[in-house]
Amino acid sequence: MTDPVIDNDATRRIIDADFTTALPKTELHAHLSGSISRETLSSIWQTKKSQGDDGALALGDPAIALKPSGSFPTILSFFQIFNEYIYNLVNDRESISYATKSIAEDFRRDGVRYLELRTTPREIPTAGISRENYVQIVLDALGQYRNDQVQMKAADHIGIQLILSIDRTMTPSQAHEIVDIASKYMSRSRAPSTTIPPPSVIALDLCGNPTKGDVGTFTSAFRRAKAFGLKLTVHFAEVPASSTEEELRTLLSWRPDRLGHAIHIPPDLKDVIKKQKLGLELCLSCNVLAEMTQGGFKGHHFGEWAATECPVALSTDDVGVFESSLSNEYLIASREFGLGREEVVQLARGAVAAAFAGRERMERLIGDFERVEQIPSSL
Ligand SMILES: CNc1ncnc2c1ncn2[C@@H]1O[C@H](COP(=O)(O)O)[C@@H](O)[C@H]1O
Repeated sequence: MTDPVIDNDATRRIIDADFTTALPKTELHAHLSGSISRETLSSIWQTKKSQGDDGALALGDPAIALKPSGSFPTILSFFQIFNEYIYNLVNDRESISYATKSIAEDFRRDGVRYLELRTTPREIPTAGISRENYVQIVLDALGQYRNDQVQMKAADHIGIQLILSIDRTMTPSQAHEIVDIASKYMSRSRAPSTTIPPPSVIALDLCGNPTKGDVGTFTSAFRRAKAFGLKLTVHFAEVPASSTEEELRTLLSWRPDRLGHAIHIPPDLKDVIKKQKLGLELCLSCNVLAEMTQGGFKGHHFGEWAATECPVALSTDDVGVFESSLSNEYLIASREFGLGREEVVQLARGAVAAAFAGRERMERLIGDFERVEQIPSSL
């Protein structure tokens, strides 16, 4: 856990984990399978083991099979975690549903009040699950979680919407299939809701191993998604190999609403992004621990973008892998970039501005900020 920071204003108010946890937060870049905690993976493994599941037994206990705390994958070894372990363990209705609800609860407990969770619709023939079934299972789990919250009338509830990811290794026809599913499960209601809005698909994402695939093959799928009214976010300039002028111009030609990571951007394209005031999903711990950026936290490009008019949403990316919660990311930002309390609150407000839900849907969260801003130094 990151050390507390003393705000350098006259009141020297402490910015600690209590404060950043209490801060109503918006998480906009979290991959479902990467957000499953080790405890949840262990519990799924134990259940499968007790049912005599040979596949789970062969995988081994996640507490041992996945690297112990404190040791992190680099961007090059990272994708194996999913292909070789998590996708082989979380591979049926029960485990997908349980993992989804556990993630929702983990974010809620960390003080996240609005979450745009993203996931790649997976076909799992061994469990008779099609890509569309996968999306139904996740939406059903989120819907049940939401209904439980409504019933409990929890004050610190979380609203969750879903983003569907297209993986860079997919074929164009698989990408179009995901666009069809996204369009089928998107909400067409613009009405503001006084309770927690039911989950629906809100946007499309492009993700996956950035050293693979040709983004140009997805242009027609992303254009069609935009025409359906889906919002777009793309993983952008994650590694030098995926940061060619050609690739980045292709991605920008889709008119994305937000960019994820946004690391290796040439100066002329930075100007385009600033002019369009695109929302940026920036992941401090993921980028530093996976060695995607240089110069530690202080060298992270967050410092550069926070000074622009682009709304910045600090995000966790894969909290199950990097083990830094969103409240800890705010604490790191405060410590490494010298942010006082007001600036930390402003940062959290900026993330609201980048959300796809729209201002009316985010009203409640904005009200929460007003309450936090009125708290002088009691926390
Ligand atoms: C460095 N950060 C990243 N860059 C690119 N893609 C990433 C990622 N972190 C996760 N994913 C993508 O999300 C999938 C896991 O969640 P879902 O199965 O979709 O829920 C990974 O397989 C990868 O394709």
